[in-house]
Amino acid sequence: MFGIGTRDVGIDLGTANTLVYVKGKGIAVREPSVVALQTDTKQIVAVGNDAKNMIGRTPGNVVALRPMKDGVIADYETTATMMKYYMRQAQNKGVFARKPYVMVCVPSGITAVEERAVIDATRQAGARDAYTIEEPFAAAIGANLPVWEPTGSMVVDIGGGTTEVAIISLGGIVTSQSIRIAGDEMDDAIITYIRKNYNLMIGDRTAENIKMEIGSAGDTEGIDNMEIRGRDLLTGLPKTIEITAKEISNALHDTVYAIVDSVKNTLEKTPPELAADIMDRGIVLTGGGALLRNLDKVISEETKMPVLIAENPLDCVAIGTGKALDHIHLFKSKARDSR
Ligand SMILES: Nc1ncnc2c1ncn2[C@@H]1O[C@H](COP(=O)(O)OP(=O)(O)OP(=O)(O)O)[C@@H](O)[C@H]1O
Repeated sequence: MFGIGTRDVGIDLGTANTLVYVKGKGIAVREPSVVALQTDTKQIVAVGNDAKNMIGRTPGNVVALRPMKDGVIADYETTATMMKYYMRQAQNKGVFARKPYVMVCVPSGITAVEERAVIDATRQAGARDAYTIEEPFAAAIGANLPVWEPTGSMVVDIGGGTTEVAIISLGGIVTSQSIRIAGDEMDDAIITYIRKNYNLMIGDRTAENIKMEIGSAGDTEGIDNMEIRGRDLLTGLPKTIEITAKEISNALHDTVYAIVDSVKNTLEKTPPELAADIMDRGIVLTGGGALLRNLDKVISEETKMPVLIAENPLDCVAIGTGKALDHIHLFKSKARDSR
């Protein structure tokens, strides 16, 4: 209807990862949202995985940074450059014949100014035109929930910067909550715990590895201890310590319960008919944070509702953003209204 071909793209512009979904092809790019720049000239040194490997390891004249924070653009120019790079990468795979229409996901709690910045950065990155879709709505489409039907679906998308909780019915978000607490906050909690209890300074990458390897939202039975390396704050020298999964689970407690509270608060605001639908179908978890061990069990115990982890939780938002291109007229009118 609006000249949409098979080459339009959906972008999951995430705090931790950026994914580009090419219509008719699927996910063409899946890279960390990290850019390494020369500090003086601002010239790009590396993008994505290569840049992520540089975090905490750059010389003085290079900085590896994450241009997105808490789900929104923290560094406009770098975000636009990163998007351009990834859109070109998708292009190199032989997919665009003309400038694409681009659908980008945004957190549901975003301000109008923050949303404008995403649209402008996407246009600057080479989009013919840009539209936004709320992240939990995209996650629900990507998780194959019946979002267009008159039945309640509940999705909890736990990313790097934000956790988005939403109840969806008839193509709209009935009620939602977006908190700026998610995977990054878990990493920070691990860093703080190890610094306070062992006087050991560890980097973001190490904290994330600990979370993925031995992190758990609850029960830690059967999870091995882990040796970690950092810098002793007293001697200034490198040091190795061994930590238990129980310690990490304790360190993650507050973050996990902030997410649980957000799920409970949203459920409390859910109309009873929709709550009954969700009781039948279950709460669906998406985003990388959904992979934290036992998080599904803890949410289920606390809410007394069935909880399921979506298939490929890290891809749901990108897939949903791409699939939403089929309904671009709905987003187009919304974009026009907001101008
Ligand atoms: N196995 C795992 N266990 C725990 N956390 C994980 C695991 N795998 C990935 N994560 C976490 O998931 C987060 C990234 O998820 P995702 O890619 O969905 O976020 P994003 O879309 O970039 O962020 P946002 O939606 O907040 O903008 C990171 O914090 C990462 O550490």
